[in-house]
Amino acid sequence: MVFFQLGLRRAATQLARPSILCGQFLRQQTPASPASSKLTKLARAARSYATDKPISPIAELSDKFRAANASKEAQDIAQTSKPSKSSSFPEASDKAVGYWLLASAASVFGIVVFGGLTRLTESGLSITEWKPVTGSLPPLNDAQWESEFEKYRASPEFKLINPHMDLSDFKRIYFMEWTHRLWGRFIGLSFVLPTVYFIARRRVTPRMAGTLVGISGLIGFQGFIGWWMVQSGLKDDLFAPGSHPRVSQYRLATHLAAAFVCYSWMLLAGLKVLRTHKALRDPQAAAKAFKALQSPILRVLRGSITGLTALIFTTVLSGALVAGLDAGLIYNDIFKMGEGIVPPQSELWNRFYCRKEDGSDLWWRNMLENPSLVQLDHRILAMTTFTAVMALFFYSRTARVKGALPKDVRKGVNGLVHLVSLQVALGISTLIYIVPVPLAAAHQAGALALLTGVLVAGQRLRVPHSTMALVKRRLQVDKVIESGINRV
Ligand code: HEM
Repeated sequence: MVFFQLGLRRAATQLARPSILCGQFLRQQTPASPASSKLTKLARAARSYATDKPISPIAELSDKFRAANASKEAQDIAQTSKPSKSSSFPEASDKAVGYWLLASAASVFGIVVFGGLTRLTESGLSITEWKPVTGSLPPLNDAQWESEFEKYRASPEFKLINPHMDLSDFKRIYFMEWTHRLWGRFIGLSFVLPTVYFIARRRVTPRMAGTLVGISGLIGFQGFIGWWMVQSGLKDDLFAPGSHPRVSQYRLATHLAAAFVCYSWMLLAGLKVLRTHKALRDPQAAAKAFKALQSPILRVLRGSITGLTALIFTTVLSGALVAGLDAGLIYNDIFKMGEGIVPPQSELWNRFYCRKEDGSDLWWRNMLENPSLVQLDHRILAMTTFTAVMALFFYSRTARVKGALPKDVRKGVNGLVHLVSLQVALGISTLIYIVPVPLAAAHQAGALALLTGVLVAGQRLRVPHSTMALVKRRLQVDKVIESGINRV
């Protein structure tokens, strides 16, 4: 009895909230008391509650107790145990938050592909102003259309590339860019408003609240980067003879990189929430799975996947430079670039791209601004990515690693092999068919799919500390409740 009481007192101070209630309530009852059947009911309710819902606010738990016809004392305890407002964040974010984050990531995936289409159809410079609020509406009458067209007619792109464009063609490219911007606004609102709601209603952990605020900030910043990019395609110096009016490849790459980061952040945060819920549904299985993941045999694989993620991201950035410089329109053979496997040295390291007299910026200017070398870089990075994925696959099949590898990680690595093969095939097709819109858009979507694959595989190999701590606590709670029931 003494041991039982001591155990419960400790549990009451250390364990999760359900056990605080249950432990205190059990302590106030004697096993032989007439309330014992209620007690059993109550304990079962608490345990099933702890299994169905991860860790919940005390107020909700008290409802459950009431529903289970708990005694007046239990309700009193529940009332007095209500956490203070500042500490009322739950220990696991609501499942709905996880689904909403994944839906937001899907929306970002969509806008990235649509943004690629906007660029490929040369529609991105059709709206020459940035009006974050009033720009939500397209021109509504002939006079407004004429005014918008007038502004476009003053732009370098119209003067140098599209001087024969009429109003109906203009409307087509205008609607592409307008839809892209409207979709951006939608992503912003459909993220920021639920963020405010979820934080105000304490449906997320404090850490997740920080993540949501961070992503909201990044979405706003992305709008700004988008406009900064468009501005670079409207500059007056692009009127110069021989210049090609298009946005800066650096700004295009920044815009694409920010979108990829935003997507990755949403995806990982959403997966984490759902994974925590899954683990808490069956804490024993989760504890076993987490232990398997801590095997030292998996350390190299984990590090390799992190490295591979960085490599894929770098390949993506180099692809954005290819797109930004229209470098896919030259050297359209797959095994050769001109006469040889690579173009001549004099073409790759050309002083034409230097801005310094002494040529000290020769190498990096050519790497980032010379279309021939930029395409060669992308080819090299793409083949390195492909080789790295294949190497990872074969490494994961070695007898030592295979035995320690959880099934879902194995599937993740298999998936990566398919995704990278598809992406290379799409890249080659885009190149040899000289960048047709559908193939180039599919190649961009493929890059995001490949990034998704590596992020998911990496996530399956890691165990978030917070989830592990919750699982441990849940197991302790179950133990205490179990022993309480056994005592009764
Ligand atoms: C293995 C991984 C690869 C990744 C992750 C990747 C990624 C990308 C990305 C993100 C873009 C920019 C798309 C845009 O902004 O519209 C791009 C463009 C491009 N990539 Fe790749 N790529 C890969 C492989 C290849 C291969 C093997 C080739 C051909 C040899 C290739 C050829 C191209 C071309 C020609 C473009 C320019 C398309 C355009 O102008 O829209 N890529 N790549």
